[in-house]
Amino acid sequence: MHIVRTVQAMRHEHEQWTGSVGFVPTMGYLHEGHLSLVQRARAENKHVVVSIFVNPTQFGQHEDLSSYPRNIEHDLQLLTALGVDVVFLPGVAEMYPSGFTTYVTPEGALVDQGEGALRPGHFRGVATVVLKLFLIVQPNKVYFGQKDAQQVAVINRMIADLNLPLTLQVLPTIREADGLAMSSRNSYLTGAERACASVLYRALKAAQAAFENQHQTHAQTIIQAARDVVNSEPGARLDYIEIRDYNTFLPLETLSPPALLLIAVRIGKTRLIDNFVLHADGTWDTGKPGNQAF
Ligand SMILES: Nc1ncnc2c1ncn2[C@@H]1O[C@H](COP(=O)(O)OP(=O)(O)OP(=O)(O)O)[C@@H](O)[C@H]1O
Ligand SMILES: CC(C)(CO)[C@@H](O)C(=O)[O-]
Ligand code: BAL
Repeated sequence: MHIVRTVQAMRHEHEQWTGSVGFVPTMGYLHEGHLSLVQRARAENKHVVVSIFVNPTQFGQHEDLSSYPRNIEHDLQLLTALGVDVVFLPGVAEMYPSGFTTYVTPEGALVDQGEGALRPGHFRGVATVVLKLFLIVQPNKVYFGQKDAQQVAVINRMIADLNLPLTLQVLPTIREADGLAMSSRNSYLTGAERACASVLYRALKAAQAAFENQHQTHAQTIIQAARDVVNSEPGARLDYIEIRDYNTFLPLETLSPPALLLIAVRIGKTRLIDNFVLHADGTWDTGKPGNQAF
């Protein structure tokens, strides 16, 4: 496995290759969610690149850029074991050299709501770094997790809008034994907070049950079922629970597929997000268990 730190060296790797290139962008501190993306990329491509870069431009001024968890040595061990060809590990100055001026700014309903509303500028930072990474790595297929549903929608749109010559694969959310979506930020949780953190999954389950078992379609009634679960956890503070159209991201008054149930909750100082997908054919994507079944 080659560890590459410059754009020029990454381009040089690419020049040696024939056959498809699969690419998994990450911010490191890898867990089974990331590894599921890498495994799929490995199965589907001749060459696999994983990037590890904690991108400063997607963090707000008062967010957790400086405390974001990092463990490069462990990440590299995991990626070696999975047969990754290249880890792209740039420094901040390599990605944003002095004088950097040009950003990709998604606009409209896709970014005005949800994470975009609560984290102003976040998707500008994500779109900018992701486009740069795509241009540096030149992949044929890119792999993202459904856990970050709005990110997936923004990148899907950017690929279409800018005619990027690559295919996006979105893979299910990998979950802990109690349903908590795996996330690097779970490492911030204290023992008591971790016990409470399954509340996101439990709330989504309650919303799904209101739709499936009680045949509720009124979005606010379904949302209330989820809200009740969050309100019953004294340690959890709700940022939002929303029901949105899967493609446009516009809020739905009546739940009908294809749709997303989206949730964001604060537990202590940690902010966690999660979602379920209701596909056009009426099936749900509620994620998958990691090594421990739940
Ligand atoms: N539980 C998960 N299942 C599947 N994919 C995931 C999961 N968690 C993250 N990913 C995906 O891995 C890629 C890299 O994400 P990132 O490095 O930000 O990890 P993260 O665990 O989501 O971190 P954070 O705590 O910042 O949300 C993204 O495409 C993301 O959607
Ligand atoms: C896509 C990404 C690597 C861009 O920094 C990040 O937002 C993430 O890890 O989901
Ligand atoms: N996984 C999304 C990256 C972020 O929260 O900044």
